[in-house]
Formats: sequence, structure tokens, C-alpha cells
Amino acid sequence: MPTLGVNIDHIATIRQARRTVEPDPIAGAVLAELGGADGITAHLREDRRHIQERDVRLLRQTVRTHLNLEMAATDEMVAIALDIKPDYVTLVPERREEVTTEGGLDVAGQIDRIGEVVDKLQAADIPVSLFIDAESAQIEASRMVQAKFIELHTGRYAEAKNETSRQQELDLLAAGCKQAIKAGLRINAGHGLTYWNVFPVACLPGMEELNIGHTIISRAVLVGMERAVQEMKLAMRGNQ
Ligand SMILES: CC(=O)[C@@H](O)[C@H](O)COP(=O)(O)O
Ligand SMILES: NCC(=O)COP(=O)(O)O
Repeated sequence: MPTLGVNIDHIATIRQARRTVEPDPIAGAVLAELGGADGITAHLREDRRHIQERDVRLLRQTVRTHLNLEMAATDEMVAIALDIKPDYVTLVPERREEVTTEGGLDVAGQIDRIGEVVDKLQAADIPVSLFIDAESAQIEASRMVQAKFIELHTGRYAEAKNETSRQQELDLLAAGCKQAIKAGLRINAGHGLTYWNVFPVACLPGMEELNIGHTIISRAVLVGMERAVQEMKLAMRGNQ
């Protein structure tokens, strides 16, 4: 069974709706860990729409499991990561106009830039994961830049309109896992996973960690954070 990284961005989304101090994602992370989270994920977006730099600095001091910092491959973010030293960094693509991340990072199309960022972070003992689509060229490019991990983008699987296309997307993810294992890459996955669609992804070969946010925070609003995390861990084992 893969481990569970709980993405706490959307606790901060509620706070930022009023630019106030509550709810505090730091408290959310503590409760997620008490509920059984194996890691905490936070996405410091360039537009700061949810997580703030203050949150990442406090999370670095308070997280007892491991901290995964999601960020764009910009100089500003690299400087923050080198200063804060999360347990690992996941490089993601960002567009200010998007509601959420729309696809994987184009590593193959910017090998030099991504390679430079991977080198800088890994030289500082911060392992790097690349959030990519399960495409052969992107997995090969991730190997070439010597990232330690990839995070397979599960958005298209999650948004599939019917069982046939969901199965096709799952097959692509499974093929991506096989290629990544051969390439010596460690494998995470995430985006759009829910209590209802997570189990087949949790069963993919070599899957190490699932990073899940929106569905857990949505449930936590209604039933509380610890219970929402416990229920996700059950769903990852096939019990909803
Ligand atoms: C990269 C990814 O899939 C998630 O971190 C997602 O980006 C969560 O943040 P947003 O909801 O702001 O897109
Ligand atoms: N990298 C994916 C992630 O952290 C959470 O994405 P989502 O579950 O909020 O869609």
C-alpha cells in the first residue's frame, strides 16, 4: 500500500477567502498527522492564492512526518526551497489563470531548465519529484535529468467520463509505472483522486505515495480532519 501525503492547500483557500487567520493549515497538518497522514504536501503558488510563505516556514518546524513542497521551477521558488529545506520538492507547472493544475510538467520540452533546478535542489540534499503525465517521453526526460521521483498526474483518470476511458487512463498510468521502475525512478501519483477512485491507483505497481488534497479537505469540513484522513487510508485499501 502506498503512503498518503495529505495536501492541505485548501484549508488555506478558506482562510484566504477572507484574508484572515483561520482556519490555520498548520493546525490542519497536525490533525492530519494524528489521523494517520504519512506526509504533508503544500503547494506554494506564485500567486499565493492559498498557501503562504509563512505556512511553509511553520510547516517545516511542525510537521513530524515529511514535508513535500510543490512549486514551480522558478528562481524565486528555488531560493525559498533551498532556505526552507523541505523533505522533498515536487516541481509542477503553473498558470495564473488556471483553477487548478491542468496537466503535467513538460520536462522533455525544457530539459536544460528542469535539469538545472533538479541539480540545484538535489545538490542541497532535497530530493526532487517531477509532476508529469504518464507519457513515455516525459518519463525518459525525468530519468535524463536524474530526478529521484516522478509524480504521475492522475487528473485525466479522475475526470474520465465513463468506465472505458477510465480504464484506458489507468492502463496508461500502469504502463508509466513499468517504464519508471525500469528507469530507476521512484513513483508517486496525485491530482483529482477521491475516496471513490483512489483504490485502483493505490494498486499500481511500484506506487510509493499518493498526494491527495481536495477530496480530503472537502470531507474534513463535514466530519473533521482526523476522520477524513482515516477514511482515505481505508479507501486506499479498498474499503470505502
Ligand atoms: C500539483 C497538484 O496537482 C496539486 O498540488 C494541485 O495543484 C493543488 O493545488 P491547486 O488546487 O492550487 O491546483
Ligand atoms: N499533487 C497532487 C496533490 O497534491 C493534491 O491534488 P488534489 O487532490 O487536491 O487534486
